[in-house]
Formats: sequence, structure tokens, C-alpha cells
Amino acid sequence: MSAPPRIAAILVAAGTGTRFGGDVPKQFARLAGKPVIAHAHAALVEHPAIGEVIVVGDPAAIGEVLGDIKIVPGGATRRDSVRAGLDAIEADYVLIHDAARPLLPVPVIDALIAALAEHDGAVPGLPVADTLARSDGALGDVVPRDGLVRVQTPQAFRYDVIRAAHDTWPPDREASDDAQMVRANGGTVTTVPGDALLDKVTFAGDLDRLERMIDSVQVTGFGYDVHRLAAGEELWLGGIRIPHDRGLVGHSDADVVLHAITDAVLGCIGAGDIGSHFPPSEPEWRGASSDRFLEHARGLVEAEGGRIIHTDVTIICEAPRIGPYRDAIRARIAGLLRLAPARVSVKATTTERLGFTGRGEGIAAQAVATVSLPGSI
Ligand SMILES: Nc1ccn([C@@H]2O[C@H](COP(=O)(O)OP(=O)(O)OP(=O)(O)O)[C@@H](O)[C@H]2O)c(=O)n1
Ligand SMILES: C[C@](O)(CO)[C@H](O)COP(=O)(O)O
Repeated sequence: MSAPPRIAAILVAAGTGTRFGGDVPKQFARLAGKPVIAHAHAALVEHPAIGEVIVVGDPAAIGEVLGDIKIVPGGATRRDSVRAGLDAIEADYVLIHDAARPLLPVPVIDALIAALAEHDGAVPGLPVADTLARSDGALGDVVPRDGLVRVQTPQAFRYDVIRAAHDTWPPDREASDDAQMVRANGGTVTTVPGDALLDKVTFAGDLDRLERMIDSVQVTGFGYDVHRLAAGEELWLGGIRIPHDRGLVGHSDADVVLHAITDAVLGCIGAGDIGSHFPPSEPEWRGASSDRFLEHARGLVEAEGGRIIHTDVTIICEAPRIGPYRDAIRARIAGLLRLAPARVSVKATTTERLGFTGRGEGIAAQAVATVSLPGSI
């Protein structure tokens, strides 16, 4: 039995994004909480058949967003950048992909790799759906669209074939993609079904369009917290100071309500618990307002491109009565989470004088939070 092909990927990211504009090249603009380049890079690295991924572009700028990975400097044209990537890999098959196409579905990669068993190259192609016409301002003749496809990347090739195509291509001739170079050198290139998600970020509005196309998943997290009641302490519940004969004891302001919600939010993104972010052993958090903990958790969700969409909390105590403060607590939590108050539920219950809450020794809170995260593609 022969060994499986060694498969590498080249992610070209050395362009300047002239048509996109902006302060930074488009591959570093943010899409769903991450730099554009990080999306396609993750898809390539995480694909089980791809053994090596080389990124081509400015090592300092790319290293800053992708960390310690293999990067080679790019060239003046896309073709030069691809060439630099080809020089840096050893493989049987290579996938060449634009960093400017961030949303890379796994089935497209699978289909490209499978096609190389029978063809020198394979590209994703999408049928043209609109009428095509010439225009110089005034509308000109319609161009027949039968048999036309929009050619996307990744473009996959047997390594020797794409290498030979680059070696023989006239240096002064433009090449808009690699597939045409392979065909010009006598290679066969097939098409596999492309995907609208793979559309390239070329103009400024393209990023918003892709953002709207990203799936979202809703996840739920749960949080629970208890603090002891003692005389001489302030009572803070849900970010509101409540007059009472006793208050909750803790390293911070001991706001069980905000702590339970913070843990629920952290639970949505698997980010540990409040103690792992704000250890009680650190003096910095002594007496801290729990607002900061919840805002930190919201920031972590937003850094993943997520959005908190709802929370529901139950406060468990015999006293004080929560009813008179419910609206103020809801409004405060809504402000901290940047939610409409209607998306915040605050409930209260007693435990019928049973247990530590029933004896008035402490107050407990339980919360769930719902977060919308960018889904898998
Ligand atoms: N010298 C170049 C030019 C382009 N690219 C990469 O090729 C892909 C497709 O190119 P394009 O959309 O044309 O990107 P830019 O060249 O950056 O855009 P523009 O033409 O608007 O300047 C991009 O991922 C881009 O970073 C590259 O690696 N090296
Ligand atoms: C390689 C490519 O993305 C395939 O569609 C396309 O040809 C790049 O063209 P550009 O002019 O560099 O945007």
C-alpha cells in the first residue's frame, strides 16, 4: 500500500488591499472578533489531512496576530508570493489560498483533495447567476454566461505540476490565479463546487456582507454563588446597594448576583470561573466592585466575536425582600451586559426557612446566561 500524499497549504497574505482601503491591509481587519487572516488559517491548520501550513506575508505583522508559526516574506505580485510559498514547502499536494477569503468550509477542502487523485489541479467554482454585460457607464452588450464559473480559492495542485507551471511562466506576464498557469503549461484542472462563504474580501462593504453570512450558535452557561451575611457589611445585589441590617462578606463586594451571572457568562465560552480570573489571593480585588468582573466576562465573549443575548438570575434569601429593588437590579445588569432590560430576568425565592438561606446565614444566587457565538462553517 502506498503512503498517503503529504499535503501542505500556502496562505498568501502579502497584499496591500488597495481596493479595500482602510488603515491596515484587509487581511488584518476584524471579522467576527478575529483578524480576517486568522479564520482561514485556523480552517487550514485544523483540517486533519493538511500536514503543514505556510503563511506568506510580513512576518512581523502576521506573527503578531497568528503567533509563532512559519511565515515567509511575500513578493510584489500574488504570483511572486505563491512562488515564495512553494519554495518553502515539501509536499505531494498543495492548496494555495487567499488570506482574503476567510470563511473556508471543510467540504470544499475535502473535495479539492479528493479531486487530485485524478487531476493535476482542482479549483472551487460557482456558476454565474447574474446577467453579465459590458459597461463603460452606458450599458453595452450582454456577455453569454453559459458555462462560466466564478473561480475561488483554495486552488489545489499536485506539487510538481504547480512548481513546473511557475518555473515556465514568463516573468513579465500577469497571472490572475495559479490554475491558469497550470493549464497554460498543459496541466488538467477540474472544478469542484465552490461556496458563497468563500467570496473574497475585495471592497470595503465585503466584510459586512461576510459577517452577516456567518452562522451563529447559541450556548448557555450556568453560575451559582453563595456569600455569608454579617453585621457591619454593605449589601450589594445585582450592582445595587440595598439597605439591610447586615451585608454579605467576601473578598470583593460579595455581590452574589453579579458573581453568579459572571460565572454563567464565562461558562458559555469555557473560560473557567470567576476565581480563576480574579483570584481571592490577589489584594487587587479586595473590596472590588463586582461590576468589573461582569464587564471582564462580557469583554471575553466579545473578543470571540460573541454577544450576550439573555440572562436569568434567581436570588435565594429570606430577607431582604427583592421586589422593591427588582427593576433597579434589572436595569443595572442590563447596562453592564449592554442588553435591553427585557433580556434580563431577576427572580427571587425563599427556601421556606430551610437551610442556610432559610436561617438567614447567607444569600445564594443561581444564573443562566445565553450567548450567541460565531458558528462553525
Ligand atoms: N503581492 C501580493 C498580492 C496579493 N497577495 C494576496 O493575494 C490574495 C488575493 O489578492 P487581492 O484580493 O488582490 O489582495 P490585495 O492585492 O491585497 O488587494 P488589492 O489588489 O486591492 O490591493 C490576498 O490574500 C493577498 O494578500 C499576496 O500575497 N501578495
Ligand atoms: C486568485 C483569485 O482569488 C481567484 O479568484 C483571484 O484571481 C485574485 O484576483 P485579484 O485580482 O488578485 O483580486
